[in-house]
Amino acid sequence: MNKYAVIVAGGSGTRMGAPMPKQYLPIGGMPVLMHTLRKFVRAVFNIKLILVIPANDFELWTELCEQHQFQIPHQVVAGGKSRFQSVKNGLNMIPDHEGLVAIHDGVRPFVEAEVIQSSYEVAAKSGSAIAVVALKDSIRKLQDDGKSVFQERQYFRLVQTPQTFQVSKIKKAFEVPELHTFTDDATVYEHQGWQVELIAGNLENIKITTPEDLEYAEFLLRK
Ligand SMILES: Nc1ccn([C@@H]2O[C@H](COP(=O)(O)OP(=O)(O)OP(=O)(O)O)[C@@H](O)[C@H]2O)c(=O)n1
Ligand SMILES: C[C@](O)(CO)[C@H](O)COP(=O)(O)O
Repeated sequence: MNKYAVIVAGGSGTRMGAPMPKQYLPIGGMPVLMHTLRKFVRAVFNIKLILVIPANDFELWTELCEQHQFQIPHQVVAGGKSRFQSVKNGLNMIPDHEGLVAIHDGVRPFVEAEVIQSSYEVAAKSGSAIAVVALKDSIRKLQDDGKSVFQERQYFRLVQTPQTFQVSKIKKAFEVPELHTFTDDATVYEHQGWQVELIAGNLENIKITTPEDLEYAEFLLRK
């Protein structure tokens, strides 16, 4: 069964506020995105990688690949205005309706090989596999009246990527018009009335979003 990964890096990284989108910033001397692609190619034999980046960045990416002698084979496709559109563009590059596809944020370079592998195994059986982690802190819900209420944290999970699916099902799910409630691929999938399957993610699989995350990423890499 073919295994694909759509690595989405079509964003502009506004919250990072760096001179270039965060996916190209170096950690340990190499762009974040290259660490992420390397994780997938090392975790899964014969994986087919589809990289989604902004259309204007094709030249930059080619230059970075030359500069870092990055030779992992991958197909590059232009992103869209939203993450939903970028994922959809990536999925459109998959030539068949067979197989499995992991959708992963390019800015999550610390995903563990075991998480990637288990996501394909579970999605093969259940149709989907969504990486999540439990909360360590207490949690409260803010109300419109300005008050807050206690929530039982055992009922909550933080959602990460990879989010892995049977290709036929996720392609069908992405045929719908985009809704503001689609915060990730799991929400698009369950909009079809299908139940998502959760798997254990890894705590270090952070989404590099703000400058402090870059410092933490350097620390994780040195560890
Ligand atoms: N139009 C978009 C927007 C986001 N993404 C990707 O989705 C992932 C998660 O998004 P986020 O962390 O929000 O990235 P940005 O949109 O770049 O960041 P910001 O919201 O700070 O601008 C990132 O890998 C990002 O590149 C994408 O492929 N296409
Ligand atoms: C897909 C995601 O990383 C799961 O946690 C998250 O929903 C992306 O959110 P963002 O607002 O696009 O950063």
